Amino acid sequence: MSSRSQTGASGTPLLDRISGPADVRGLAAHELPALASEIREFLVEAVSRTGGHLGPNLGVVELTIALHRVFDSPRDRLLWDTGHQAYVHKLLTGRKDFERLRSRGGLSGYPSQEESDHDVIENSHASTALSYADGFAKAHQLRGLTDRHVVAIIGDGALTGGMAWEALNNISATKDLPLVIVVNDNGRSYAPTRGGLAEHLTTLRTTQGYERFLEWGKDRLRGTPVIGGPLLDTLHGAKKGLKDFVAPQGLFEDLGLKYVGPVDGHDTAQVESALRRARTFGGPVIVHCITQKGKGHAPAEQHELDQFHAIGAVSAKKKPSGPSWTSVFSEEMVRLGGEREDIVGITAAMLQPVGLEAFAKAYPKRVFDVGIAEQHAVTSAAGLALGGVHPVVAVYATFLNRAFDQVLMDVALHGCGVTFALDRAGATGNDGPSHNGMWDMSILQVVPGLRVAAPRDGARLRALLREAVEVEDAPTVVRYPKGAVEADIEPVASVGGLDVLVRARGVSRVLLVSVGAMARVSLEAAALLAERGVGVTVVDPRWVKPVNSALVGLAAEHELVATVEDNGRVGGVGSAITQALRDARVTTPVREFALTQKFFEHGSRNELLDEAGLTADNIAQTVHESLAAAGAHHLQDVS
Ligand SMILES: Cc1ncc(C[n+]2csc(CCOP(=O)(O)OP(=O)(O)O)c2C)c(N)n1
Ligand SMILES: CC(=O)[C@@H](O)[C@H](O)COP(=O)(O)O
Ligand SMILES: [Mg+2]
Repeated sequence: MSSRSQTGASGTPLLDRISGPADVRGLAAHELPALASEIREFLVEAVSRTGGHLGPNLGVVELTIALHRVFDSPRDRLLWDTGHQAYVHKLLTGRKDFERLRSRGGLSGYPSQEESDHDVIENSHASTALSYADGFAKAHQLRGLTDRHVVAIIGDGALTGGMAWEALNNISATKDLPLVIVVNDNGRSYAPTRGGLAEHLTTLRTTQGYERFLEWGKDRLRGTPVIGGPLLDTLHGAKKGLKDFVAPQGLFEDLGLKYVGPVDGHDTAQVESALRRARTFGGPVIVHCITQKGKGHAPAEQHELDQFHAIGAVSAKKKPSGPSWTSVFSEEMVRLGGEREDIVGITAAMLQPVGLEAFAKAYPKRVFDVGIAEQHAVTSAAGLALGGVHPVVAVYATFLNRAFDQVLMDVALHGCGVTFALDRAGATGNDGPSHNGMWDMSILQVVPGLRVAAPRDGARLRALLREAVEVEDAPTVVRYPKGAVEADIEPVASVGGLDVLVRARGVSRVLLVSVGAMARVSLEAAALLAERGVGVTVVDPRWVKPVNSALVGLAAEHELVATVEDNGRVGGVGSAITQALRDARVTTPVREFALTQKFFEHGSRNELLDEAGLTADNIAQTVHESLAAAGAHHLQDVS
């Protein structure tokens, strides 16, 4: 009997009948509540086992059913912003095997063009859907495909991202752009969404009570044309007036966007009716749906922190959860905050995931949650630094990509003392290609003055964070991976600021430069080479940018340099060391071990490291072969 995470069990008779959107449209309206509860039951069982974004998907069950009943995907394009809430969309478009969700060979946790032509946006970086939709709608117009609809579904959190407003600025300027924007407003990212926009959505949301009042009026006055008509008009006028009153200026309507709502996002019929109205407008229109993250699953609904935004796999829960990199950062920040009142924290709507929650509890006035707005976070940090405080900007490594120019021009050009704590750096794995933190040590190489530290364990994370916040005339970066932190690896010596982790027994032929959390793998590789009689000295530079000049001297004394890093190969630390040796006319060959420069299919962190050859066996074998090849070459030279 297949597990419940594959429908077919008797528990999901309606869902079993659905192999695509046409089947969803074929259901009678009275069957839809039962379908919704089957979907919820399926998601709770499946995602609780595999891990994933349970809360966001429980919040869009009725919304997704309605979307697939009103629009004809894939002819009409449904564009999911961030895409973590597309599990229901997958279920309704014929993908029901959630057995290996987010695992290698299983369904991606985000839309995937390879999985289905119902899917478009694969990257899980927020606030992009409206821009895609703008482009799609313009293309349809240019190609005369005016009978095709483009529907963007964007959350209230993603709406706090600057790109969304760049898109709205353009969309609202094109009155005949055939585009439906569904705002999935559950009032939160992880935590409640902050900022003026969120307040505005709240005022719009409060008219929902009046929406119900209007509905009440309609129901009770139906069939009494005289009273019904003028009274309904009065009610409608009251509601309209009220919306103008409670939602002064009607932000969306002021932008020239038609607005439908707010509607109850858990009432399929109401959402369908709103979408059908919106579909006829022929121009850009907002459908504002009020939903609840975690809807229908009490533990999620009641989960104070994030309503089960992202939950771990049940298997992960069984393992004793030792300290994580994030928890080490969190504790050290609280200590630092007590020692220095100039230190402040900045998060982009991820206070708890990046480990600033404890700091916020201790120093509530010294943490700023800017919403999903990394570009603003970075330049605001520059302002804070210029204003005399020391900001620590805590983001996932992959999301800093979005704020590269702000790091370069707003922070580094002005020599601002801003520290960036990059969590989830390196291969994350299960969260898909756009969540790997594999670009930071490449793109940051080109930022003049910026310094990068890569701690190998908790002790080094604490020490390097302290060193970083001492720097007041340049940006500093401390980057570390997801998950459990390595046990401390103490150096056996220090040479010119380099930690020597192991010295070669006898002649040291290879200098192995270990970067950050790759220390364990590097030491294992050195041990394997020692068994083959090859002497290896392993050093950890701690600060990997700028390249430590002591490395150049050491390299000159070795036959081969190997660099091992959890970052993309192009432009990483290995490249920088290779360039430094060339600049110093040191001819020792360098073998760079790093993540292949590609978009990795989702899988576990270890699967990605293995796929990239970042394993002790492969490093040892490749180094041994390189030595042999160099030796043979050397022999050729002298013969
Ligand atoms: C650029 C970027 N920053 C941060 C994140 C992390 N993140 C993923 S989902 C999410 C919250 C999204 O909130 P919302 O758009 O309201 O969707 P909901 O989860 O509420 O359905 C965040 C901050 C991201 N995916 N992209
Ligand atoms: C969708 C998104 O970007 C976040 O929810 C992310 O998936 C969280 O990643 P972690 O689970 O590693 O915190
Ligand atoms: Mg939300």
